[in-house]
Amino acid sequence: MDALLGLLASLFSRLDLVAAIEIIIVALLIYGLLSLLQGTRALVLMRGAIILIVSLLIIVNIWPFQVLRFLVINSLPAILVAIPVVFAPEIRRALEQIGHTSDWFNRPLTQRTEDAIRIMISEVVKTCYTLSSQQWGGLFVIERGTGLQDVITKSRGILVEGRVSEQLLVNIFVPNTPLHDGAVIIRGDQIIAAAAILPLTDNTSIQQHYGTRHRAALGISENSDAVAIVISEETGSVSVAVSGKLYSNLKREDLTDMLIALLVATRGQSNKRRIRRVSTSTLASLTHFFPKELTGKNKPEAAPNTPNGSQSKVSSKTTEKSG
Ligand SMILES: Nc1ncnc2c1ncn2[C@@H]1O[C@H](COP(=O)(O)OP(=O)(O)OP(=O)(O)O)[C@@H](O)[C@H]1O
Repeated sequence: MDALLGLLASLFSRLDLVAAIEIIIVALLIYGLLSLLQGTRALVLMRGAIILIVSLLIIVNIWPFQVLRFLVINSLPAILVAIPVVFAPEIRRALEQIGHTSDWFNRPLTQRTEDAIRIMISEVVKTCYTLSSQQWGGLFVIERGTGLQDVITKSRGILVEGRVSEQLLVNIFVPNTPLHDGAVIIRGDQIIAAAAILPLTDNTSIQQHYGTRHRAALGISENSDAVAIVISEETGSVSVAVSGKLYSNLKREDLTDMLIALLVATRGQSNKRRIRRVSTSTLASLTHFFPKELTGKNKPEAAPNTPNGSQSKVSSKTTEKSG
């Protein structure tokens, strides 16, 4: 005990202003990193890696396992090299968050732009349920902070450049027409491209019955801060993928509320707090918009309270855990 107190006293005696500032910076960096990783697969991976490394370090310090000790000590630098590879999507998203590449969603929200976004949301929502009633598949990606030009260019998507309207969107997804395969990309209130091929998620924990359309929606939401909306050809269900999570079987009102929360409400905040994408904590505070989460952290099956105090209906089907 005395030794511990002595150690603490010597530590505090060495604490000057520079060290205090450094401690605050390091704490902020760790806090920022954990906030970015919150609710993502990377956090689970990081937790697993920390548990493994700490357990091994404890074992080699307690018992005289020479070979194991050699392996553990020498593999630590290799882990540092592996971090950028394992966490590539998260690092990319963090850097994009700092860079904020898109113009449209970075501008302060004027009344005119807000009205335009609300009209775009209303047209997209109408389209989703028209496609759903016909059981025509559809995939929309709404760009936010991260520019999606490289996705369009790489996949040779067809440039459209037309104002978002239900008629135009439905027309694109009429089965067996030239543009119906792939995704429509929306920037602001404009359709900028159709038939874009998106990166597929490599998340192996999503339900087996989800095919490439849903995997593509998840993929783009993992690689950017875009919001992807999928209409299933098989079931007519409408789902949203955002920040690597898929929310399925959305009703019309849920979808509208969710899109307003993601595209309008957070921009309102961004004027004050310079937040340009929905952070995981914001998503958590919006759980009443998200009836059924299929990937990511398992949500309790109990219906969460809605803002007006009533209970929102939660599908009784099981939710699927991420790895
Ligand atoms: N990488 C991709 N990017 C964009 N769209 C894609 C991609 N891969 C597949 N698609 C679209 O998904 C369609 C195939 O859907 P598939 O049946 O595999 O998916 P699903 O998730 O089961 O959806 P559904 O419930 O509509 O059948 C393709 O015809 C194409 O339009």
